[in-house]
Amino acid sequence: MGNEEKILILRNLTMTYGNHTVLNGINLEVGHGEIIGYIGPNGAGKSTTVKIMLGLLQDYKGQVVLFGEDISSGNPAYKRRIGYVPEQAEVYDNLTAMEYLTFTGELYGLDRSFAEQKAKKLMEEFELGDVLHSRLSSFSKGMKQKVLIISSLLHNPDLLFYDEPLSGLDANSMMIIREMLAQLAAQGKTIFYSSHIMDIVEKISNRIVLLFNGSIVADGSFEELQAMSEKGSLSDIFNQLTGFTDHESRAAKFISIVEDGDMNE
Ligand SMILES: Nc1ncnc2c1ncn2[C@@H]1O[C@H](COP(=O)(O)OP(=O)(O)OP(=O)(O)O)[C@@H](O)[C@H]1O
Repeated sequence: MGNEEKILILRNLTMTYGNHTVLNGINLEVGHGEIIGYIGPNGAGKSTTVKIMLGLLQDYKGQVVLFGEDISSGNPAYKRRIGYVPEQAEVYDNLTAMEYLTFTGELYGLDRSFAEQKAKKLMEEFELGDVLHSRLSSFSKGMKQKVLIISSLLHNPDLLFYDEPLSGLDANSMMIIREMLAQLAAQGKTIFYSSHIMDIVEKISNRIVLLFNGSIVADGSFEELQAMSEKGSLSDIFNQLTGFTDHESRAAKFISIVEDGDMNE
């Protein structure tokens, strides 16, 4: 692999679906140990950016360099250094947790018995040791989410792409994952964390990147973002930078339509 000073570089990344330009010249450089909170309104293009970096979408313009190598070179080796938790997970419900984890472990190039041992230990750490051999169809949302998080880490990747990773997790489990991500970053792993839960992004990220109308409109630490807007929570900053100030009138209008022609009146 080439120069790895920067784990991830996007140069003028542009993506168009039909005549809809979703990403309009994204430039980003991310180094070792950074936790990037990648935020933006619904439909801003966050998942599109991640899918491009995972090699799932090819017809983008611009350059994507991961671990010092342009991903368009056709060498898939970089994928083994990536862990991914998708927003909408297609877990194979008919498989047991162990079958699913050894299957994904082998996809990442792990030896089967090594993957099994690691999966068992990690499941036990999540208090899921008793259901290791149960089908995923019997798992709750949070239990499935834990299996996905384990599957993203089995091969000890250097770069993690997490899309709403904490969805469905209880408060205790969230604290464990938050702490785990902080410790992984301290070891030099890079985490690209996309979520709509602003108070968690605020706490977890050491750098926040806000995508709006196809462009990066803010890029810095939480304190730096506070300095460029009126002080407040990340949620307040998000509203300011995306020009959103009318939530009360929008909610009132929504309710007036709901109540419109109410049969009980
Ligand atoms: N396969 C596709 N074909 C056409 N348009 C698409 C396709 N995938 C995504 N889009 C469009 O691209 C835009 C960005 O979608 P994307 O899923 O990247 O947004 P997002 O920021 O991840 O949104 P959310 O916060 O709602 O998850 C949206 O307008 C979406 O409709």
